[in-house]
This record gives sequence, C-alpha cells and structure tokens, in this order.
Amino acid sequence: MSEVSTVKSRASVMMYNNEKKAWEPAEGVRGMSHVQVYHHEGNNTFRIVGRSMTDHQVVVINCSIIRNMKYNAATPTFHQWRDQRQVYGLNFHSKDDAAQFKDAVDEALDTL
Ligand SMILES: CC(=O)N[C@@H](Cc1ccccc1Cl)C(=O)N1CCC[C@]12C=C[C@@H]1CC[C@@H](C(=O)N3CCC[C@@H]4C=C[C@H]5CC[C@@H](C(=O)O)N5C(=O)[C@H]43)N1C2=O
Repeated sequence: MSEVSTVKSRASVMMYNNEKKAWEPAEGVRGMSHVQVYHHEGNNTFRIVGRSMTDHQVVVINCSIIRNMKYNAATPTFHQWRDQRQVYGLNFHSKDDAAQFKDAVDEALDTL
C-alpha cells in the first residue's frame, strides 16, 4: 500500500536550536522546500515530508503526525510543532500555502 499525498505547500523548513534559543534552517537546505502530508492508508498513519525545491532528492524533514500532536499556527504564515527531540517550524511562502497545509494536518489529526 503506497502513501497518498494530501497537500503540497511551499515553505522554508526551520528547526529550533534549544541551546542557542534560535531558529535555524533545516539541515542541508537553504530557501524554500515543498512540504507534504503523506497518508499511509494501510495503517492509517500520517507523516510530514519536506523536499528541497532545488534538489528533490534532499529530504529536509520527515516526521510522523502523532495523535493529539499540537500543531500551532503561531502566525498566518508560520506554523510550528514539537516532538520529544525538537521543535519544527514552517515559514510558508503565502497564507494560502499555510492554510492549505494546516487543513491537511487538522484532517490527519481528526482521523488518528
Ligand atoms: C509551549 C511551547 O512549546 N511553545 C512553543 C510554540 C508551540 C506552542 C504549541 C504547540 C507547539 C509549539 Cl512548538 C514556543 O513558544 N516555541 C517553540 C520554540 C520557540 C518558541 C519559544 C520561544 C519563542 C519566542 C518567540 C516565538 C517564535 O519563535 N516566534 C513567534 C511567532 C512566530 C515567529 C515566526 C517565525 C520564526 C522565524 C525566525 C523567528 C523570527 O521571526 O525572527 N521566528 C519567531 O520568532 C517566531 N517562540 C517560540 O515559538
């Protein structure tokens, strides 16, 4: 069973550096990425995958959407969430990109 992408938005992927108390671009990428929500229908799991726009081979972010995850739309174009290891941030290209992405994440959270 393959995975189905439910949204594709443009955003720059950031990670929060807890030591430096600052946001940094995700590993190996500068600038915009395509961020997608993938649904694995077989086991009803979801993950957020980001690939660099300049080189789609570079996976910039790949993390599960877990039940009851708090997805925070801090501003209309900056959304963030955390897992045990770190805090992720998406600085979207536009409010539409952000809104579409949030809808897909909310939909995933509703079905988990
Ligand atoms: C309870 C909890 O976990 N709270 C978390 C948030 C959260 C809540 C609920 C569920 C999950 C999470 Cl994750 C929390 O508050 N966190 C997570 C780590 C960082 C932060 C802590 C302090 C700083 C203060 C300012 C604020 C911040 O980071 N921004 C303000 C809003 C947009 C603003 C936009 C863009 C980014 C691009 C660079 C920097 C800039 O614009 O130059 N910046 C910003 O400055 C951005 N912070 C945070 O978000």
